[in-house]
Amino acid sequence: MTSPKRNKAKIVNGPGGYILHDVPHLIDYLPDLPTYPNPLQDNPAYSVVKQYFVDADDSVPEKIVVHKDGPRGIHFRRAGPRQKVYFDSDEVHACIVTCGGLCPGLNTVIREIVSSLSCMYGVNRILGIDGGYRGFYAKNTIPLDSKVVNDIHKRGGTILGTSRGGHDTAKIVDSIQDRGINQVYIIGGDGTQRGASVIFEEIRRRGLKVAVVGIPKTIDNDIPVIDRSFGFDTAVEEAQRAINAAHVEAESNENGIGFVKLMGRYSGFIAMYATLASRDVDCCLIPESPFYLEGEGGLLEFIERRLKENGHMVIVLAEGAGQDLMSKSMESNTLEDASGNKLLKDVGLWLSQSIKDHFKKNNMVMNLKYIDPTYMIRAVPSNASDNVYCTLLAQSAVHGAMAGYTGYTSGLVNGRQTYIPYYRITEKQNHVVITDRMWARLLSSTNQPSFLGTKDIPEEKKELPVTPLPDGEKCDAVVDIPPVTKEVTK
Ligand SMILES: Nc1ncnc2c1ncn2[C@@H]1O[C@H](COP(=O)(O)OP(=O)(O)O)[C@@H](O)[C@H]1O
Ligand SMILES: O=P(O)(O)OC[C@H]1O[C@](O)(COP(=O)(O)O)[C@@H](O)[C@@H]1O
Ligand SMILES: [Mg+2]
Repeated sequence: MTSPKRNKAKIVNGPGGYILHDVPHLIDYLPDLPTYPNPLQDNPAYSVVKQYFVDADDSVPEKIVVHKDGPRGIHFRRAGPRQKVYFDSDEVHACIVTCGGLCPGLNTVIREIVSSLSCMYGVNRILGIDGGYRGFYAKNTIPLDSKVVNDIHKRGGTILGTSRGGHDTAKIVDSIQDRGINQVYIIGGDGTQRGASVIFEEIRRRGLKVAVVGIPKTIDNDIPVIDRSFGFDTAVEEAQRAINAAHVEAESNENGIGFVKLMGRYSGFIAMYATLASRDVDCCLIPESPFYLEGEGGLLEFIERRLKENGHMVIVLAEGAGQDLMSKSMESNTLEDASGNKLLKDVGLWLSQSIKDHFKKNNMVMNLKYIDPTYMIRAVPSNASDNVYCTLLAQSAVHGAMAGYTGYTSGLVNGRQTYIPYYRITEKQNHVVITDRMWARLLSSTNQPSFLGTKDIPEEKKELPVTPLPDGEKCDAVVDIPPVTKEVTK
């Protein structure tokens, strides 16, 4: 199985340093396809909207903050309905699959793909694939229509089921071909989008008129390029409940520590935003920010100090934080899940035990309450803002497929819906950059030590000018963190 490569990338250069990272189109390899007028032009809701159709030359800049004399930079194709479509409504046979871990909003995305296809484009053949990629080559499929999906956005999880592993490109494309499917909507994280990319390549190799569309899903917000992933907002909101409980417990006990573990395998965004939102957190530990326990400037010294000052404290820990510390004290762990993701050791239990041991050894009173709400957080339905976001993502995905685009992920870039080529989504992960302003804001809100000596800051980062980091800039990691998902072998 190969990783998506940039070698077939469609890159268009324009004046003033303009670059378009374009997405493939069916006519790239099927040049004689017929076109049809977009049925939306006769839809009373849309026909009155001035300029409802997106201009073919519209694009969205990747970086919104630019320097006066800088080049125009990289852009993505703007999402939305096109005047011409490459599928007749009766011809469309779509399928939807959800893969990888759960995330709030999956059902909303499914609902809105079905609604967009049926209500906007008059499509009535839509199949749900049962239980992730391996469902393509299983017998069961789930027929979907507006009625079936009507209420599903009020439920957590995915009505289609999901799984890890089981990606067999040839078998999946055989199944797509055998069933006569010509639009494939694939909802999932970085692994899933890698899988979508190889499915697209195989479909192109076989010369099939099949649009392959990704919708990025990651509760950890670790997919690059996009502003944030759907469900992330809900996860941060839900995490507040655990942090509140931790705070109540901590305040009510002598030298109370409320300790909350949150998701975040390699990226600590949930922990960082939950901490910033709560303001009750005294210390936030994330995978990107190394820390140590013992000695001057260490975590244990900080805990003692904060307890002395306030009598209680709240610690938020992302599950991927401190893995290096644990491996020093436990035998190494090389286990992987079915998708090839490394299985982490439970740092929450280990760290809370280490804190307890430290206080016991020093005969100090301390009451630690450990809360692990991780699966509760991702099981909830999406909140209002994520519901709207999921709706726009799904609509954009459908408009793109109907317009003949393929091999892309639908994503929000600087507040606008775009079509992003797979290689941009899968080539790296989005991480919290600990030398960036957002982490500085967190440090100043918790007043925790950075645990970072100057020796920990990479040389190239030290040399960067201080000013040009724009507020809220997406974190294209400057601190290189080794790739974390492996090629999947069957
Ligand atoms: N490099 C890859 N090539 C093809 N399929 C992959 C690849 N990595 C992961 N997958 C498939 O994508 C699906 C989901 O991947 P996983 O890593 O579990 O979740 P996520 O998509 O959330 O990252 C699984 O079915 C897995 O087999
Ligand atoms: O236990 P599971 O189902 O494998 O999933 C747990 C993992 O999935 C994650 O949520 C990441 O998945 P996504 O970012 O793709 O949503 C991790 O934070 C977590 O460790
Ligand atoms: Mg993943």
